[in-house]
Amino acid sequence: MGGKMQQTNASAASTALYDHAAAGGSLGPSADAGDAVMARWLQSAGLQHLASPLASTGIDHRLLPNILMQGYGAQSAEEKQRLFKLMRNLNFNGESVSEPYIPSAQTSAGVSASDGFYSPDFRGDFGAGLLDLHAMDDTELLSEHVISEPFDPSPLMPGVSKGFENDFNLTSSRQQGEQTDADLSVPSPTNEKENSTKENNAAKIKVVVRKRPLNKKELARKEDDIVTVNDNALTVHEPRLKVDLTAYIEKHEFCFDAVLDERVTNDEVYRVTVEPIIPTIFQRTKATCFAYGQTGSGKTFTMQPLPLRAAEDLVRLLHQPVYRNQRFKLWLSFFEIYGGKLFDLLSERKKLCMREDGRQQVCIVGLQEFEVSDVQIVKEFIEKGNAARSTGSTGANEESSRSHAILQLAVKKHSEVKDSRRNSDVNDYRSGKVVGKISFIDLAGSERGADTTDNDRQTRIEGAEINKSLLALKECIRALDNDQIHIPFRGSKLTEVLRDSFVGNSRTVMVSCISPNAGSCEHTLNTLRYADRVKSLSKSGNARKDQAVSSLPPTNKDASSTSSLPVSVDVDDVYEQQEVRVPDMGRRVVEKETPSYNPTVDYDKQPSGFSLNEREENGLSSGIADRERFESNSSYGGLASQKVNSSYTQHSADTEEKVPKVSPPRRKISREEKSEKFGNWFKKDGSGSDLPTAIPKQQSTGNYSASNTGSRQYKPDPPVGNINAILEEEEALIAAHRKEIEDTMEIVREEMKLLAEVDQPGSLIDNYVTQLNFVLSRKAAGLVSLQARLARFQHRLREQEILNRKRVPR
Ligand SMILES: Nc1ncnc2c1ncn2[C@@H]1O[C@H](COP(=O)(O)OP(=O)(O)OP(=O)(O)O)[C@@H](O)[C@H]1O
Repeated sequence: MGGKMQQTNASAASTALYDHAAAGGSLGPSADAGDAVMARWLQSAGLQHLASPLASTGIDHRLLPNILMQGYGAQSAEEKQRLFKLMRNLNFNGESVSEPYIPSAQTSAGVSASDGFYSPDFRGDFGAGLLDLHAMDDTELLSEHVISEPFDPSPLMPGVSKGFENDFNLTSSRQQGEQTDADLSVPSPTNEKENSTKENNAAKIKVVVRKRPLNKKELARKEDDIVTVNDNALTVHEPRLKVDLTAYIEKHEFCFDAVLDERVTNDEVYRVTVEPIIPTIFQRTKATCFAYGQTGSGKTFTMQPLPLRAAEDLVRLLHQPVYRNQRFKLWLSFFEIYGGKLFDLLSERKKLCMREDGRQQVCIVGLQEFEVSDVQIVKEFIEKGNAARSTGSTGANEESSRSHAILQLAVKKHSEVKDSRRNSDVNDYRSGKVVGKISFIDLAGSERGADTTDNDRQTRIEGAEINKSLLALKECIRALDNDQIHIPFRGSKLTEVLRDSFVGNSRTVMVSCISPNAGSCEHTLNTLRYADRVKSLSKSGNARKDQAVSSLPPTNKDASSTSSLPVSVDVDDVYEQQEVRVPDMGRRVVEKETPSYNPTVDYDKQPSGFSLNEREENGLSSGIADRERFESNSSYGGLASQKVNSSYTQHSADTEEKVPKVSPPRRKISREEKSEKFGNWFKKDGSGSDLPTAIPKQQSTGNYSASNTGSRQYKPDPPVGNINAILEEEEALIAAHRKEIEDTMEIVREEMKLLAEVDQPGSLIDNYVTQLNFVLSRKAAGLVSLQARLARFQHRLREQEILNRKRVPR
């Protein structure tokens, strides 16, 4: 294991405190051990920032239960009433405890650096444990030399990176055999296809579909394979019944950037999806690759090998002198989002906090990042993280992921630490500046939102959270591809975490995984509609950028063709050029694909879940409908046609200015829909997972059927946002609890001070009594307020339980 591992983490907090205690606290060895115990307790409660002040007060840890008033508080109704009166007299605002924690100046400034915990060194260490997203100082990232250095294409050429094939290709031996057969029997990809794949690689959003083979159970049940793949297109043959019960097959055709059938290996998946964006990571790109699909469709199977492959290529590039000389290093972190909460998969599932810094950069406090210089160690981390994931059993998958797992590989540039700066910059050195990164997301099953009323509350909340995040993710992709200034990343924890993947120089690859069996038809169609929507957004974005490219001076194109840039160009200029060169490649693809255009395409009969008529009938403005019409149009008949492209070019030229004006109402609609759609978590059937992207308002009041896309019936909507409200209240309750403990600590400090004063000769007992009375009242009021909040929350849970029972007669 030649890998070098370096750790930057929040556990340094405890270490610092233990060190401090070991260095000789005032209470001697037993108190030191107590401090360590307290530090651990506080850390586990997300209150580590309180550790040092507590240590500095010299409070004996054995007193902690008393200090925290365990078993204390208003027990009887009479006591409670008295406390309420007291609160009123004190003019307390019970809501104030719900404020999220913001370290007060008092807590941080009042402690000297010598306390260890708050020393600059330690703080920096802690900071280094953050997902270092705020280190994007453009001018510092890459020297002109680096930018002008052409990438050595060889390490990423297919066939070169075979080294780890045997190690991590999860394909079973059975599949390996199939693959060999496939290699012989399946016609090798045409040049055209290869070209189109390569050139399309630069698209900002790329949508790939992967179909898995029928599994043993499905074969045993003699289920039909209803999905046929033909190059970049696929057809779903949906078994349907007419009203007179005659069986018939309805065909749904889709076309994507790439469609990978059941014979395609994980290796090939990597080549099509991630490999092309690896070099861009060194050019400030934040890439995201995620798998989407129903449970058991192969998301984990698809996603697991990708980071390892990517790490292999990244490490290879990092070893090139140009990057090695600049101290470019690779860092890995792995965490999951489960039930709206973050857990570090490489640190015993330690709960993580997400914070925004002053520059609105998202930081994951306490997330461990490991420097990795060897692929073997990456493999070990991945295995460790996967073993720590939240999984459970579903009907479709015995090892089903119940969370979103996010593995991030970040390339950082580490500055040289000169002796004079060593002290202050040592942590800067450790964390480095993020040059670019790639996030691999294995999403929880997309239909989990439909695992609803038969399940317990926890599972429903899980489902709601998953649905919410998938919708939010789609919203972000939509905004991203429209180049909107506002990206709605606050829609969920998932998108908040991925915030930096949605701004600036980003690339997104979506792998939609589908099951081929007839029993999964509904889910498969849902997945494909979601993917289709994302893809159509991608097309519009690229087409618009083609405009910009066509007006570029030829020198840019020259630069593109050689992949090298003039050394004299300044950094920002370079990136400007890179931004536009990418669509230029896309444009060439468009032209190549001309023959595949089918001019007879009837918009209304397109196999999309969102036919034009539906949209118009359902109240979208004509401007929006026009735009959607274009998007739908460009989504079919190949990647895009010349005709479509040129018509859009014209249309776009005419209406370029109008697009932003059209966008806001469209976004507004989607926001309204979003809250309606969140209600789907109640639904028992597959429709709950449908995640339609443009469900018109009327749908909530009546049945909706998309004749050409499989029938989908909409039930009356449940009360909107119930679950979201509960999740929010839960967060608020936990925040209030933390705040209450902080207040208690503060009060305890005051009490200790009072005790110290009263013991002094000549102290005034009257003062002591008055102040103690005041302090105790505050303590009691804090508890009552928290209890009241807790009672409200319990009430909400009960209410929701009753509501569910009423809604679903068992
Ligand atoms: N392309 C494939 N070839 C062979 N087997 C596959 C393929 N895709 C998936 N499988 C198998 O199908 C099963 C389910 O796959 P996987 O666990 O990846 O599904 P998932 O989409 O991640 O499910 P969940 O959302 O429940 O976590 C696994 O046993 C996996 O090995």
